[in-house]
Amino acid sequence: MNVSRTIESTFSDRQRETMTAIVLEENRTAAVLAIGTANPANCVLQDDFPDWYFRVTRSDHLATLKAKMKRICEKSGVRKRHFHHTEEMIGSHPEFLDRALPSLGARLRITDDAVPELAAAAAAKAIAEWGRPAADITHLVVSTNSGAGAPGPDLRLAALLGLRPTVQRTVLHLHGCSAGTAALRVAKDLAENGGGGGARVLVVSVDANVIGLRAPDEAHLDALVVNSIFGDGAGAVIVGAGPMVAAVERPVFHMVAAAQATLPGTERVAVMRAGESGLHYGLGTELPAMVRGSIERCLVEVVAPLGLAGGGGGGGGWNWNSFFWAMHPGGRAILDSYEAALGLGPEKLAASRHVLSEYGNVLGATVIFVLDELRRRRRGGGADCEWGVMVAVGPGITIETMVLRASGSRDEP
Ligand SMILES: CCCCCCCCCCCCCCCCCC(=O)SCCNC(=O)CCNC(=O)[C@H](O)C(C)(C)COP(=O)(O)OP(=O)(O)OC[C@H]1O[C@@H](n2cnc3c(N)ncnc32)[C@H](O)[C@@H]1OP(=O)(O)O
Repeated sequence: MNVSRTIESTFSDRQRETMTAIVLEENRTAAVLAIGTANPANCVLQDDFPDWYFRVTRSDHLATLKAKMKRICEKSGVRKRHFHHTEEMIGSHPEFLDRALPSLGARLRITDDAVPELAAAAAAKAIAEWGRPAADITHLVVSTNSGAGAPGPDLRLAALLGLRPTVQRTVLHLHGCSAGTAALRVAKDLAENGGGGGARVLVVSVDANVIGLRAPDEAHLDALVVNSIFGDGAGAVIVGAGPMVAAVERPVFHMVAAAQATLPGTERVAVMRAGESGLHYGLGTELPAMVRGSIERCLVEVVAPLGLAGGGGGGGGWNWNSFFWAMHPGGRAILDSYEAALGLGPEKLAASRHVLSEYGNVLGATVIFVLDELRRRRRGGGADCEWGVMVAVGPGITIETMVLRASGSRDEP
C-alpha cells in the first residue's frame, strides 16, 4: 500500500499536513525492529482449569467457589494458559497455599531463575529476527512484577544473552499490566535521545505468577478472577532509531508518540504489594466501567495533537475505526469496554482477543504478544489501517498509550 495515497483518501487537509510531517520525521522516530515471545511449557486448558486449580490447591471442598470460578472461566474468553508453576512445584510448597505462612523468600528463589530464563527465551528470538549480534544492543529495559532483588533479572539476562558489559540497564518493577507499554515508552525515549544516535534497545517484559499464586478464599473473590485470566510469558522487542543497517534492519511499527494518564481517585481499584506471603493484589469490579468511561478522553489527548483523529465514524464523533488497535487484553470485559466506548467494529480487537484466548493476560508482555499477532495478520494479507494505537491499563489507574504507524504494508524505499 502506498502511504501517500492512504493519507490522501482517508483524512482531512490538516490531518494530511501533520501526517506527511510525521512521515518525513520517520528516520528520527523510534521503531520496533523485531519481536520475540516465549511461554513456559506447562499448558492448562481453560475448560480444565477449575478442576486443576482446586485440586492443586487442595480446595475441592470449597464447592461454591469452584462453581463461581467455572462461571468466570466460561466467560473469560481464554482457551488455554501457560504457567511456570506445576502441580509438583505447588505440592512441594504448602506455604504458598496459606496466607498466614511466610512464603515470599521461597517464591523469589523460584522467580530468580524462572524470570531471566523466560526473558532470555523471548529475547533470543527477537535478536535472531533483528539480524545483528547481541553485542550491538546498547540499552536493556526489563519490566516485571515477579521479583524483588538486586542485582535483578536484567543482569542475569544480560549474561545469558552475551550483552556487552557497558549495556545500560533499567528495570521497571510492579507496573502491572501496563509494564510492557511503559517499558516501550522508556525505550522509545532512549532510542531517540540516548546513545548519541544509533542506540538499539532490548525491551523485555516478563512474568511468572508463582509470585502471587494462592488457594481460593471466600474473603478474596477477586483472586478467583486473577487466577482465571492471568498466565506466564515473556515478550521482547528490539527498538531503534536513526539510520538502519541496510538489508538487515527493517522497521515493523514506528513508535510515533507516547503518553501516560492517571485517573484521579482510582488508587485503590487495582493494587499490588509485596508482603511476607508473596505478591498481594486487589482488583475492583469497577475497572471495566472505568476504562469505558475514560479511554476516549485519554486517546484524544495523545492522538489529537498529531491531527490523526476526528470527523466521521463511531463513538464521540472520532473515527476510531480508521486505526488498528494493539489493546492490552486485561480481561474479556476490558476489551468489551474498549469496543463499546470507541464504537469499534468487531474485527478491530481480533488480535487482542486471540492473544487473550491463547495465553491469557500475561501482564506487561501481553501487548508485545498483540504486536506480534498484528504483524502476523498483516503479513498474511489481512487488510488493516496504517496508523494504530497501543493501549494498556495498570495500577494507578494508569492508562499508557502509544501511537504506532505500521511500515510492513507499505512500499519501502
Ligand atoms: C495464574 C496465577 C495468578 C496468580 C496471581 C499473580 C499475580 C498477578 C497480579 C495481578 C494483579 C492485578 C492488579 C493489578 C493490575 C491492574 C491492571 C489490569 O489490567 S488487571 C486485569 C484487568 N482485568 C480485569 O479487571 C478483569 C475484567 N473482567 C472480566 O474480564 C470479566 O468480568 C470476567 C471474565 C471476569 C467475568 O465475565 P463477565 O461477563 O463480567 O461475567 P459475569 O458478570 O457473569 O461475572 C461472572 C462472575 O465474576 C465475578 N466477578 C467479575 N469481576 C470480578 C472481580 N473483579 N472481583 C470479584 N468477582 C468478580 C462476578 O461477580 C460474577 O460472579 P457470579 O455472579 O457468577 O457469582
